[in-house]
Amino acid sequence: MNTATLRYQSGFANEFVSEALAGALPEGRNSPQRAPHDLYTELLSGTAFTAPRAENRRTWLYRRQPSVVTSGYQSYAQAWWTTGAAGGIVVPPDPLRWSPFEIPAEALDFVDGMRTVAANGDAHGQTGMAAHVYLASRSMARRAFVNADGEMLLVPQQGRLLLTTELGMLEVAPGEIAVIPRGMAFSVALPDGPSRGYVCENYGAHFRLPELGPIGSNGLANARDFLAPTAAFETAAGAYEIIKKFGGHFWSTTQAHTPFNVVAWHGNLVPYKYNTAHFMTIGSISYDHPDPSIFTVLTSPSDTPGTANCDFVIFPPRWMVAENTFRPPWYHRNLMSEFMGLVYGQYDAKPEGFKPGGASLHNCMVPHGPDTEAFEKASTAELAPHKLDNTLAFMFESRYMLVPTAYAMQGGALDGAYASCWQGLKDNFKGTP
Ligand SMILES: O=C(O)Cc1cc(O)ccc1O
Ligand SMILES: [Fe+2]
Repeated sequence: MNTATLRYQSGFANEFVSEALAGALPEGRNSPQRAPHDLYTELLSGTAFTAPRAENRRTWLYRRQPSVVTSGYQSYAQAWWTTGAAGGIVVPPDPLRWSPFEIPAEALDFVDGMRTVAANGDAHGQTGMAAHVYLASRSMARRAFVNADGEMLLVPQQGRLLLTTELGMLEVAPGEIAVIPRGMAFSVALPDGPSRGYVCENYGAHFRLPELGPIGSNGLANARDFLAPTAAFETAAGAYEIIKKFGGHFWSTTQAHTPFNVVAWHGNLVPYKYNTAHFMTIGSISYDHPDPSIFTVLTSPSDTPGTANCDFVIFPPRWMVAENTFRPPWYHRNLMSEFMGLVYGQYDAKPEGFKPGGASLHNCMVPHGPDTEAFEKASTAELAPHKLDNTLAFMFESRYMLVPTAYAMQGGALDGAYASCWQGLKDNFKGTP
């Protein structure tokens, strides 16, 4: 696999086709008596066989040895990566904010450097999600990770990620995101050294593009800007360690060969990446601040229409032009729980205290909104067209309350004075009773 020549296929959940060796894909059937080049045929199903066609995701793999050729699993220690609401400690009703999470001096890889900040739901029940940060400074070497508990949405904040997956390679830089399907082996290399980023581990229905309703047939994240890899396989001989997350527990095994041995594949269950710079942002061109659902990149629905298991929402650079309007977010309380991170720049509701690499959590019905400084500026500013530039914040928004972990509450990054950012909002009422 040569990173200088990475090639991608464009589209969202297409029936992609890719061969690293011409003629390796069977024609006219998925499972011939003997596959070309004597490869083994294997099906990876990301949805129930019987899921409706529009949601059904599966990929056919043609590989040198099938995934069953591995050995027994031993328990593996990764106590920082917890699962579901049960892995948290307590949900305080306060707004919570974290300073940038520090990358430890000890050289950890992507798996060992994962730290859960907050989670909800339950991997066994295939509901909910977790918000993690990875704090890593070592590439995974002959080591792959498989997550049976959910798909993983990666949001790099510092340093690129070079992802090797069963379907090929992806390079993902800050400003881009990637999604790895549940159950697919992958390995993470860090070409830029110490690296930090956010992860949404989605235990529920896989992410998809939101409906566009009256927006029409184009806009927000356009399908053609999603990139899937092309088939590639490793040729170096030697053992591989496989780390598996399975029902909230971590397991390790070794096998004599690489899991990245897929010579050809076809299907619509794929890892993919997306550059947020391609997002077609819609906003108010008259008055009032619209709901942030206009910034939804991907959504994982729950069983209740319109009430997501998890929405992935970005706040990209954009023009603010609304007239006679308080332009930043309003003060609000929300049924949905809002976990936010900042990739770079400043977020308009919190120009100072919310830093790149940090996070905030405004859980179900927790009041929040612009801090005192943002309020004062925005309520007196001249309302000329203004570009919010060089900024990328994002939100994992879930219908289920997010339970912070011991790492989040006691790990040193919690901003104990967060709520004081609103204490300057005095009673300015001028009326007389
Ligand atoms: O609270 C936040 O900062 C996120 C957010 C942004 C916005 O523009 C409107 C509502 C909302 O929850
Ligand atoms: Fe909010």
